[in-house]
Amino acid sequence: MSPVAVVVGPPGAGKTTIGEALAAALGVGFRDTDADVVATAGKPVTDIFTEDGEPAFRALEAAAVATALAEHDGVLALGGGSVLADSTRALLAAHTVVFLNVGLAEGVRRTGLSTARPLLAGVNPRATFKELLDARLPLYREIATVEVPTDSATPEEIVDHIVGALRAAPHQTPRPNQ
Ligand SMILES: Nc1ncnc2c1ncn2[C@@H]1O[C@H](COP(=O)(O)OP(=O)(O)OP(=O)(O)O)[C@@H](O)[C@H]1O
Ligand SMILES: O=C(O)C1=C[C@@H](O)[C@@H](O)[C@H](O)C1
Ligand SMILES: [Mg+2]
Repeated sequence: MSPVAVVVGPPGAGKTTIGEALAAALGVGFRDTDADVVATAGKPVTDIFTEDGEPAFRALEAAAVATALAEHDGVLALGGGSVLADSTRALLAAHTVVFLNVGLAEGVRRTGLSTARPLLAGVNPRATFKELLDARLPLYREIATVEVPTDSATPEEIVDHIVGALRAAPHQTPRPNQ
C-alpha cells in the first residue's frame, strides 16, 4: 500500500488545505501526519514543542511519517519540517511527492494570523520563515516529483494542476536503490 500522493512544503504552503481538496477530487482518503503526532502525544503541536522540545517532536514525526507511508493509500500531507530527517527523505524516494512551494511574503501572510506554529511564534517570524525556506528548499526539491507554485493560484487551480500532473505520470518509476 502506498499513498497516491504525498504533499510536502513549508508552513502555509497549503498542505492541509490542498491535500484535503486533492483527496476529495480523487475520491480517496486524506491523512495529515501533524494530526497523527497530536493523537499519539495526546496534546497539540505547540505543547509538544514547549513541554518536550523540538527533538522529541521530530522523533514522533519521523515515526508517524513512516507509519502513514506504510498504511495510507490516499493523499498524505506531511508536517512542514518532516523533510529535515534523512530517514524520512530516504523513505520518500519511493513515492509520488508533491511539493507545494510558497514564497516568503505569501508564506508570512498566510501564517501570520495563527499562533499554532511554534517555530514562527518568535519576535521576527519573517526572518525565521526566510531561514526556514533557505534551509529547506533544497530538501523539498530533493524528494519532489512534482513542484507546484502556490503564491498566485487558488486552491482549485492548484488541485487541477496536481491532478493533471498525476494523470500525466500515474505510475512513478521507483528511483534507484528502492
Ligand atoms: N492557494 C492558496 N491561496 C490562498 N490561501 C491559501 C492557499 N492555500 C492555503 N491557503 C491558506 O493559508 C493558510 C495555511 O494553509 P494550510 O493550513 O493548509 O497550510 P499548511 O501547509 O498545512 O501549514 P502547516 O505546515 O502549518 O500545517 C490557511 O488559512 C489557508 O486557507
Ligand atoms: O515547518 C515545521 O517545522 C512545522 C510545520 C507544522 O506542520 C508542524 O509540523 C510543526 O508546527 C512544525
Ligand atoms: Mg497543515
